[in-house]
This record gives sequence, structure tokens and C-alpha cells, in this order.
Amino acid sequence: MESFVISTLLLFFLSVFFLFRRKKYSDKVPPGSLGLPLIGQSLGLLKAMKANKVEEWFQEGITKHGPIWKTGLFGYPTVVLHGPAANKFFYTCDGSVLRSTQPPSISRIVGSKNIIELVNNDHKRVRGALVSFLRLEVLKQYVAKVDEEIQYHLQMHWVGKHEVQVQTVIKSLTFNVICSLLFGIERGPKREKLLPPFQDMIEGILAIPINLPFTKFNRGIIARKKLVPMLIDLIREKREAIEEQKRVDPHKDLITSLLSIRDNDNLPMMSDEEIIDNIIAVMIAGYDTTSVLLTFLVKHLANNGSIYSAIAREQEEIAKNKAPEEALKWEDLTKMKYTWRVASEMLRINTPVILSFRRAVQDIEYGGYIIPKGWQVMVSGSMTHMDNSIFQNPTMFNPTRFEKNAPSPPPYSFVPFGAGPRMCPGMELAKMETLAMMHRLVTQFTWVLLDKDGPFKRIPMPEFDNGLLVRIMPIKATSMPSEAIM
Ligand code: HEM
Repeated sequence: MESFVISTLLLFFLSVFFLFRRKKYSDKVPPGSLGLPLIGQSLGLLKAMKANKVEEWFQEGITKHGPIWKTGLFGYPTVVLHGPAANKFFYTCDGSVLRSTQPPSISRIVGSKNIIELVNNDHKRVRGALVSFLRLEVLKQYVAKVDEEIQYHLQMHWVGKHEVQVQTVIKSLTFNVICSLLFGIERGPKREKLLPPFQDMIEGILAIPINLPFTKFNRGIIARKKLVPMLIDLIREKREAIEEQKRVDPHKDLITSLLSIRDNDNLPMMSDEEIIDNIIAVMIAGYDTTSVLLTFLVKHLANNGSIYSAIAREQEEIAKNKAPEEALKWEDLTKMKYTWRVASEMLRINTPVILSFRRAVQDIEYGGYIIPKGWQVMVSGSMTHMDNSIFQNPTMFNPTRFEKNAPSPPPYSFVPFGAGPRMCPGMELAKMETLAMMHRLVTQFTWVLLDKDGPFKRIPMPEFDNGLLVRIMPIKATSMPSEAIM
């Protein structure tokens, strides 16, 4: 209760403060209306997200005011920006000008030292440590490990089943890949113990931040308290293994890598607190995003026999040159060019992370306007993805846009993974997981949607009604359908 009262008072004082600053800059801030104090136009945006109409919501603002406009969102006056130049400004601005932010309720669950909260040198240091494991040269050696998790997943959730709730089960796959690859936790009771607090944390992050007993937010805070001792034990075990064995591969898993990495004075690059908050951040950042991409692909392939068949032909060609049980290798993934073009087009048309936020650290001049210090700045990558001056017929699903000889989209117009110093460090892992899963799926199954259009809401990540229910049919080893998938 106490924290609810404090948050309400804080928001009240913030709105009085911003009201005062609005007066100071009233002739220089972008056009638009901040709406009601605190609420602004948050309800309209949330409604548009639920109806999957965020682009329409944006377009309405652009039509009324142009590509730079102001509104009130989630307790803050907000400047909304649109276009590749705006994306460039947003994604490449120094942290001392535009700062990455999360609502305080999120950092309470994820931890105050998580990468999204960090700026300048601290951000560079922690990001460098994460990327030293998540970079392609290191990940390449783990293709077989990811593939092994996928094959186990298919055995557990697909083989012998008639119906599958795709999004629901694929979330368990992304959780298991993270546990295996990033945390080095083998399948079994230890991994299973992590899942309930992790799920409560995710729900807490997405919930209204009211900390009362039995609210989802409260459960998220309690879940963090349960998870942290487990992570402390894990860190202790890994540290002991490094000390005892002396020659432990620093790239054995992400935690071992973060513990092994040293600065120029041979001191640990990250404190244990930073390691904890950032493994939680990576867990959360890599869970929903990749599962959403895979779910959209399954949905699209159910409705589009020719794209399914083209992917299946590419994957069969790869499978033909391997022994039946042989694991996928990095070289196999490099041959999945068409499959990745389809995934890229899916990322364009159904961008998993649709809104990105920053906060102005100082008064900023942009596009002839002032963005006052403390105001929020928001872009939507999806808006440039759907801009018909950049992508012709933007609503048409057309993977040939990403062919080698097709003209590349202008810089900062295709940004499903963001761009600049905060560009997604998990991109290569997401790509690896997506390609390996598509290989295993199309070489073993065909499927049809049981919910006609596979509707979904953004809350804020896309959530499919019924978890995207499909009927699946196994493919006999040698009989690949040549055209449609029934
Ligand atoms: C299809 C899958 C994914 C998509 C579409 C995606 C998208 C994004 C986007 C757009 C950002 C930048 C947000 C901003 O600048 O405001 C981001 C950041 C981030 N992503 Fe991903 N992501 C995906 C998968 C992953 C995975 C698998 C991991 C971890 C293994 C991950 C870890 C992170 C982290 C740690 C950040 C923060 C980076 C920083 O602040 O420097 N992501 N992601």
C-alpha cells in the first residue's frame, strides 16, 4: 500500500513539474496534445495495442501533426518520432543526451544494474561482457546444443500429438535454450525449479505496478526474491569450477564467461550483483521475442503453402546430406538463406518489439523543436517497416525484398533488432534458434490453424488467442509435399 501511495504522489509531482516546463517551452515543443495529466493518451495506445492497431494509432498522429509530435504516455510527456532519420537519432544518441529507460517497476523486478538501466561506460562494460559470449564466433560452436534442445522439445510437445498450442510450447523451448546455453543448467529438477519464479517475474513486469498482496506485480517481486538465491548458488558453483579446474573454457556458458572476463588490471569486469541482474535481463529479453517470431512463422506457413514448400525444399536439401540423427552444424545454418529471408520479412511485417523508449537527459533540439529535459521519446520500428515510400506494398508478405540482389532498405529503416550501441546483442542467438527450429519443424510436420485467422493482442508482446492452436500431421521420412500443405 505504502509503495502505491508513494508512486501516486511521485506521478502527481512529476505531472506538476512537467506542466511547469511545458509552459516554459510552449512555443518550441512539437505540436500535439499531452492529454490528461498522468494518463495522457496511454489508454488509446493500450487499446490500439490490444486490437493490434498500433500502426493506425501512429498514423493518426502523423496525419494530424507530422513526423514529430507530442503526447502524454504512461505518466510522461512524450515526443513521438517517425522515419529513418528519427530512428538514427533515437538509436545512436549518446546516453548523456537520450537515456535508455524502463519504468521503475520493471527495474524493481529485473534489478537496478540490468543493462537497459546502465549508461555510458557502465553500459559499454556490461554490454562488452555479454557480447563476448553472444557473438557469432562463440555461438557457432553451440548449434548442435541448440538443435539437441529443439529435438527434445519436439519429442515432448509435438511428436504423437494431434494439436499443439504453438506459442505456449515454443516459450518453453526458448526458456530451455536459455537455461542450457546461457546458464549451463542441464535438464532436470534444477532447471524446472527456475521456471515458476521466472514466469511470475515475466507476468509481474507486464502487470499494472500495484504492490498489494496477490497482485501480479507483487508476485513478480516475490519471484525475484526466490530466484536470486538460486542464481547466487549457480554463480558460486561456476566460480568454484573455474577455481578448481583452472582450465575451464570461459565460453562454456554465459555465466562462466561473465565470471571469467577481466579488465586491464586483471580484476573481475562485473560484480556478482551485475551478473545476477543481467542474467535476469537476458533471460527476459530472449524469451518472448524469439518465441513470438517462431509463432508468427508457424502461423504464416499454415496459411501459405508455397512459402512452406519453398522452405521445406531448402531444408530437405540440407537434411538429405546428413545422417538421420545427425545434429545440425553452423555450416548447415549458412545454407538456410531462403528461410532467413522469410524470417526477416516476418520481422518486418510483425515486429516483435514494436515500441522503444528513451528519456531526454537534457533539453534537445531536434527537427526544429525542443524536446525538454525529462520528457520521454518514443519510436516504432514498425512504422518505417510499413512505410510505402520505403517498402513497396508494405502489407504484402514478400521475402524477395531480402534477396541478395534486391536493393537494401535505406539505413535505419529496417530495425527489428534496433540499431546502434544498444542494438540487440541476442540477434545471432535468435537467428540460430529460428533457423534450427524451422529445419526440424518443416522436415517433420505439416500443420493447419485451428483458429481461423490466428488472432493476437499486443500486451505489449504479441499474445495469440489459445496460444495459436494448430493441428499437426507428421511427415513420413521420404514423402515431402511438393506444393501446398493441405
Ligand atoms: C527475434 C528475437 C529478438 C528481437 C526481435 C529482439 C529485439 C530487440 C530490440 C529491438 C532491442 C533494442 C531495444 C532498444 O534499443 O530500445 C533489443 C535489445 C536487447 N536484446 Fe533483443 N531481441 C531478440 C532476441 C534476443 C535474445 C535471444 C536475447 C538474449 C540472448 C536478447 C537480448 C537483448 C538485450 C540484453 C538487449 C539490451 C541491449 C542494450 O541495451 O545494450 N534479445 N532486442
